[in-house]
Formats: sequence, structure tokens, C-alpha cells
Amino acid sequence: MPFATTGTIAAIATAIVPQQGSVGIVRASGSEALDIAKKLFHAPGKQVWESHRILYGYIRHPQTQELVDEVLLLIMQAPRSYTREDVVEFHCHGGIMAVQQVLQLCLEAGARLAQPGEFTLRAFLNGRLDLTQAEGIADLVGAKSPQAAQTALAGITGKLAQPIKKLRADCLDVLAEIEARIDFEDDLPPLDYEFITAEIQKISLEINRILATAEKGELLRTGLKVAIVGRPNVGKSSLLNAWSRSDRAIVTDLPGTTRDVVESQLVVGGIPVQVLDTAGIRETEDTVEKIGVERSRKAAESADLVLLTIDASTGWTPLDEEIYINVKGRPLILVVNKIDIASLQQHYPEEINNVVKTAAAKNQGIDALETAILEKIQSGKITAASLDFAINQRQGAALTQAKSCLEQVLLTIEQDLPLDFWSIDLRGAIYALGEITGEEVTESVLDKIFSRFCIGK
Ligand SMILES: Nc1nc2c(c(=O)[nH]1)N(C=O)[C@@H](CNc1ccc(C(=O)N[C@@H](CCC(=O)O)C(=O)O)cc1)CN2
Ligand SMILES: Nc1nc2c(ncn2[C@@H]2O[C@H](COP(=O)(O)OP(=O)(O)OP(=O)(O)O)[C@@H](O)[C@H]2O)c(=O)[nH]1
Ligand SMILES: [K+]
Ligand SMILES: [Mg+2]
Repeated sequence: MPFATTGTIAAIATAIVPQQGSVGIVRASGSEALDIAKKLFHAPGKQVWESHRILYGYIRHPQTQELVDEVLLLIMQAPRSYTREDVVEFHCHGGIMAVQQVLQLCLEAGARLAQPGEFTLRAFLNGRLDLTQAEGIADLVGAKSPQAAQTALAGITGKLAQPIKKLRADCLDVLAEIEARIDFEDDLPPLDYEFITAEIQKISLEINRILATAEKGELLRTGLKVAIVGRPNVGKSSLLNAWSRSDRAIVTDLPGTTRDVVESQLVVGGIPVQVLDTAGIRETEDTVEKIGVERSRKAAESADLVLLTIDASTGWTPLDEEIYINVKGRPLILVVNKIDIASLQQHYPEEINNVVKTAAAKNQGIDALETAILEKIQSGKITAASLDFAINQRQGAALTQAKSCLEQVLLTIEQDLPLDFWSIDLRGAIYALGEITGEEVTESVLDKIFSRFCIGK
């Protein structure tokens, strides 16, 4: 069993960087947490050991009394803690030495090292949060844009859990109606078929509404990979620099300047965007440049969106055409750069309908580029913008499962099959909805969710 979560666990709760960070936290959770703190912590003068109080003092080695760190100690007694167990936090000095030594002393004093996600697993098992909230916590830690963080917080505060629990409760009500007929058919009025059908349709509609947030969730969580490609010297690196307001990529007037893929992380309309500047694509005998060109092609293939960049002063050249033919199948925006020295004439293929004009060297056209990207990804999508949460793949799969079970129920009603058939499919939907919140859950699902957390969460 991967998650036999017993005993008192301890871990470093903060990100640790050698020689950096002003404060680092070690925390312990479990029935021995307070004993461990008492063995290690010494306060000068009078100390009041009570819950939700911070004590100032020193950590000393219990045998040698050697001084280990000057700390603040936070005590949170069960059930008023993150895990609902006794929790102590040692707020140490930053860097790695203090936290590592304090953690080591906790382990010697009877704790064991926590598995990744084990604190949050305990919070789940002890009923302080459900699975969607736990997943929200992981999303918040991993968020790469303020909007991603906002959506994660909606999950943490139960904005997704509420409607899912309501849907499951509604299914249970319908199930009760049906099962009552199976058990006590003679004592009850006949089943209202129309009412049951309407209820199930209502539930399915709400499931669709929630399912429609999947796309937004995917965009916010994993972001968008955008590759700038084109022939040498059209201004790809200049575009990356203007867009990221940096000198990230080398720019010169020599064709073939960029030899490798250069990355930059941006946020566009709340969506984390990874931009790849690539080597100009051309036939070349230069070994290094050749490899770079190969990487450009790979970048274009792996990107969610290709910015095919051309030079307004030369217009659409045969090499542009050749590159275009290779990336044509992908979502694409044509960037006509150097618009400051030449006016745009439409020599490019008519089928390209997303065109942006820029003068990267003059920092012009970046807003238009971002608008074009947002229009491109939002065209006909993100219908559920009104919902503030967004589901992930696991939740989407379970909702889809619930939906198909409900469709099956409607079919069995239509086909006038016995009530037992209705209840089997309805139970399938109830189970799938329960998996989302964790009201029904298997060890392997828990393992999958919590092993993705970092240690100390
Ligand atoms: N130092 C520190 N900061 C932290 C955390 C932590 O564990 N330690 N958190 C951890 O991720 C987050 C805050 N989340 C928390 C959620 C619940 C409780 C808690 O004790 N809840 C009790 C109610 C407490 C009370 O009644 O006053 C409960 O729900 O029973 C604590 C932290 C972010 N910041
Ligand atoms: N006038 C003008 N010049 C530009 C513009 N953008 C880039 N340039 C110039 O074009 C030349 C090539 O720019 P780069 O950004 O290095 O072009 P690149 O596409 O990355 O080139 P490679 O990496 O060699 O493929 C440089 O001299 C830039 O200053 C622009 O918008 N207007
Ligand atoms: K260049
Ligand atoms: Mg370049």
C-alpha cells in the first residue's frame, strides 16, 4: 500500500535554496508532534504552550545541548490544524543548513519523513478538504499566471466541489425514487417517468456546463507553447525580445544568428505562454546551423501555435512558401515584421486569415499580436467563462463517465427496461461523481493525485 499514512510525519515545508531565503519552515504532524517539539525547543523565560500561539526560542540537540537554530515555534493542536492532527512548525532561518538539521532532529526524535503530499492526504482523509480542494492546492503551487492562481483558489475554496456534490445528491434522490419502487412497488404511487427524465436531463445539462471548463483549465494549467519560425533575418529574435521586454535572444544583422531554441515565459491574457525563438530555416552546409534548423522544425511541430514570421521589405519569398508548406497544418498566425521600412502588400497565400503586422525592432505590434493569439484560441471556445473554477483531466474523465451513464439511463427508460437497469446506470453516474470529490475513491486514485505534490505539502 503506497499510502499507509500512520505515525508522526515531518518535512521541510518551504522551498529551500542554498544560502538563500529568509525563513524556512519544518513541520511535523501526528500524535507525537508536540512531544518532539518539547524535546528540541527551548524558550528563554516563561513559555505558554497552547494552540495557535507562536513561541520564540532555540532548537538544541537533545543529547549534546548544542545550539542548532534560533526559531519561532507554531503549535496547532488537533483538530484545529491543516491535517486535523497535532501540528508543530519550526520557523527557522533560511538556507539549507538550519532546516535540514532541524528536520534531522525531528526524525531522530520519533518522526518519519513525509511522503510527497502526505500532509494534504491526511487533511483529505481527516475530512478537512475534498479531492477537488486538494487538487486546487497543487494547482495553486504550480500556477504560472495570476489567473491560473485565481482559478486554483476557486478550487481550494470548494467552488467546484459544491456543484459536483449537488449533482451527486440529485442523482441519489432519483435513485431513491426508483429503488423505492423496486422494493415496495405496491405501496407507492407509480413512478413519474416524465419527472425522472426531466431530472436526469437537468443533471446532464449541468454536467455539460462544468465539462466546458476543461479547455480553460488545460490552458491555465499547462499554458500554451508558441514557436516563432521563419527564414533567417526576418526578425524572429527581435520579436521575442520585444515581446518579453528583454535581451533574451541575440540579434544581429547576420542571417543564421540564432543557432538553438531560445525560450521565454510570458503571460498573455492570463494564460501562461512559453515562447520559442528558433533558428532561421534555410539550406545550410554549416553543421551547427543544420542542427539548429532541425530543432526549429521540431519546435514548430511540438508547438500549440506557430508564428510564421516574414519580412515586409522582401515580401513573400520562395523560402517563406517552402516553410509555410511545412507548417501549414498547424494553428498559425502570419507575422509580417519590419512594417516600419516597407508597407505590406498581400503576396502571401489568401487562405492565411490571421495576419499581424509588427516592427519588432521598434517594439510595435505586440498588443496586436497578443490580441490575435487570444482570438485564435478563444474562437468558439471557453464557453463557460462565467464559471470561475476549471476542471482538470481527471475530473473531466469522471464527468464524461457520469454523463454517459446518465445517457444510458435515459435509453433504458425509453426502451422500457426493468427498473433494475435504471438503477445500475444511475449508480454508475453516482460513483463517477463521487470519484471527483473523493466521496468514493480508490487507493490508486489517491496515489496518483497526492504523489504529484511536492514533499512537505
Ligand atoms: N505557516 C503556514 N502557512 C501556511 C500553511 C501552513 O500549513 N503553515 N498552509 C498550509 O497549506 C496554508 C494555509 N492553510 C491552512 C488551512 C487550514 C489551517 C487550519 O489550521 N485549519 C483549522 C482551523 C483553524 C482555526 O480554527 O483557527 C481547521 O480547518 O480545522 C491552517 C492553514 C498556507 N499558509
Ligand atoms: N527595420 C527593422 N529592422 C528589424 C526589425 N526587426 C528586426 N530587424 C533587424 O533585422 C535584423 C535581423 O533580426 P533578428 O531578430 O536577428 O532576426 P532573426 O529572424 O532572429 O534572424 P536569425 O536568428 O538569423 O534567423 C537585425 O538587424 C534587426 O535589427 C524591424 O521590425 N524593423
Ligand atoms: K539575424
Ligand atoms: Mg534569431
